[in-house]
Amino acid sequence: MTGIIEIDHLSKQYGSGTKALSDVSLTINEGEIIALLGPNGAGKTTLISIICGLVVPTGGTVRVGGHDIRTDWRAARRMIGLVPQEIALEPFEKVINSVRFTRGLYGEGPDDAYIEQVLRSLALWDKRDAATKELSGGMKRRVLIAKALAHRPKVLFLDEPTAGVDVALRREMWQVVEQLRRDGVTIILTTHYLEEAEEMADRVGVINHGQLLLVKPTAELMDEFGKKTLTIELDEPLPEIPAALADRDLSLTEGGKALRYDYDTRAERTGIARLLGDLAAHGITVRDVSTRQSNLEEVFMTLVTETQDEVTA
Ligand SMILES: Nc1ncnc2c1ncn2[C@@H]1O[C@H](COP(=O)(O)OP(=O)(O)OP(=O)(O)O)[C@@H](O)[C@H]1O
Repeated sequence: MTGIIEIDHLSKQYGSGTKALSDVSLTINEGEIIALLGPNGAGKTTLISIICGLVVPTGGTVRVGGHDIRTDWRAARRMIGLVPQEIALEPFEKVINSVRFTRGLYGEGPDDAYIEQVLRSLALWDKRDAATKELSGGMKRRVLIAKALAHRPKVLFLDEPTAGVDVALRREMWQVVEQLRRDGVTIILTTHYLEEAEEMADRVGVINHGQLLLVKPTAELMDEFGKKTLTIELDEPLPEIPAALADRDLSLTEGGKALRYDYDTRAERTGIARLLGDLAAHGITVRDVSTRQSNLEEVFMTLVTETQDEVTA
């Protein structure tokens, strides 16, 4: 199956000598949402910038909708919308004019019916005559999306759409992305938040040091790595785990003062209730409990270690 984006053996070495991408190959299917995860400097922005024609690769090819981004760049660019990380809007410009203007930049004729549709779908129609400086942070981000959609692209890049925004705004952005998915737009987003990838993406690609370490359906990645840890602080330290609880995935920590229980958040039964009941039945009294979910950093470290193991095996 051919994808809407086909990245083939892509490499980029900047003039400074930095190797930002090494031999990256990836096919992105029409209508899917793919999240690119990776720490700072991993190469995510470089990858997006190459596909969008802003950075020239040193090796490999990219095709968007079958159009080579270098030899057929005009057609390739037309299929793409980019929502940058930084909010850069002309403060006194009216929302609707700012979107019309971007459409014009792509050489597209006026189409106010389509622009109305975009503004309505992003809940910006009521604000169409407001100056962008009067808008909230969330609305400004939505204006950036409206501008990126102004020329009816089939593919939308969202570069860290929720970096530095509060939880409410993050949820609002997720809803906007969900709406775009329903409209059939293919979305590539970069993020540092595993939760964001889990919420929105069909597939996740992990990048580190310019290499695409893996690409997996999100559900699979979460099954493998989305573990949660329950720490049970005990009233009295335990010398060892009681034999009756030996079959549980338990370990003693903090010199016996706490029990650690790793469980899968997706499992139908986490076993927590049964575990707490069994502890009580064995006369083990609990002082406090706390939970912690593995974050991207830990998932990422697991992946990096595994990949290195595979290379050296
Ligand atoms: N214009 C440039 N000139 C030289 N080196 C660059 C340039 N742009 C990026 N780099 C380097 O390339 C590497 C990859 O950077 P890139 O911005 O693609 O990473 P990123 O994954 O997007 O990071 P972040 O999460 O911080 O946005 C880094 O080492 C960076 O310093």
